[in-house]
Amino acid sequence: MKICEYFGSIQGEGITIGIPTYFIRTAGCNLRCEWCDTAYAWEGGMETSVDEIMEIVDDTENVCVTGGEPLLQKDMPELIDRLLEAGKRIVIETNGSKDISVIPKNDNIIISMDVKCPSSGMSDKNLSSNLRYLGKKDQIKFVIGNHVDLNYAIRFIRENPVDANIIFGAVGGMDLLHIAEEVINRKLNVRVLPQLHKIIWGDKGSV
Ligand SMILES: C[S@@+](CC[C@H](N)C(=O)[O-])C[C@H]1O[C@@H](n2cnc3c(N)ncnc32)[C@H](O)[C@@H]1O
Ligand SMILES: Nc1nc2[nH]cc(C(=O)O)c2c(=O)[nH]1
Ligand code: SF4
Ligand SMILES: [Mg+2]
Repeated sequence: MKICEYFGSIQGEGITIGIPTYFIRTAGCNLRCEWCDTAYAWEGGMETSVDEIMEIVDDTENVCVTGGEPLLQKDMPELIDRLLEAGKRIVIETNGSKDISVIPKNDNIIISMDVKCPSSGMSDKNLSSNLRYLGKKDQIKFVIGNHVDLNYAIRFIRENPVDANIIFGAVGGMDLLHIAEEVINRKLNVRVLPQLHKIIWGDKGSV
């Protein structure tokens, strides 16, 4: 498996925000979101075996497997199994364009799937068949860059009722005012969240 980086941090996104978490960032992505803050993970990476990864992962209970796009890695199911065996609670970040049915149903796995809004330039890659595999422990993240994205996200959740948690965030992770006001005014069952790691450390990699 191609690994970009490992690091310990605070979970900056989604329903586990604020929890000390160990990150495994895979390398390689099949999308090119206009606003991606992790372009350094799009290519390259170090070929690493699952055994080697398990040696490197520290004893933090919470692990976030991300990328790049982790579901591109053919031995991802094996890594997930090994992390579960090691008693880890896992968040898997995936871009929604790859079939998530390969991820085992397990109370210790949160599937964190993006639905890409138009400003990403990748909204035609959203795999609608994925929605059926998301349960109430999972989350769908919409990264919103403008009014078009906000209307897209609101229409999407109205047309596709799901049990999963819905997160609205901003491109850049910080400027939530307009999103928050729309969510309040429209009484949406949505969580409005920043990228906490950018508030703590600024917009840089490996945190
Ligand atoms: C770097 S991606 C890696 C996982 C997967 N490729 C995906 O897109 O979900 C992890 C998360 O960071 C978010 N993200 C990337 N760039 C961002 C930005 N500039 N502002 C806000 N969120 C961003 C993505 O939307 C995704 O939820
Ligand atoms: N602290 C921190 N939390 C995160 N949650 C999801 C991330 C990602 O890049 O997938 C991320 C990240 O890059 N850093
Ligand atoms: S899918 Fe994720 S890693 Fe890939 S370009 Fe988009 S935000 Fe970046
Ligand atoms: Mg990140």
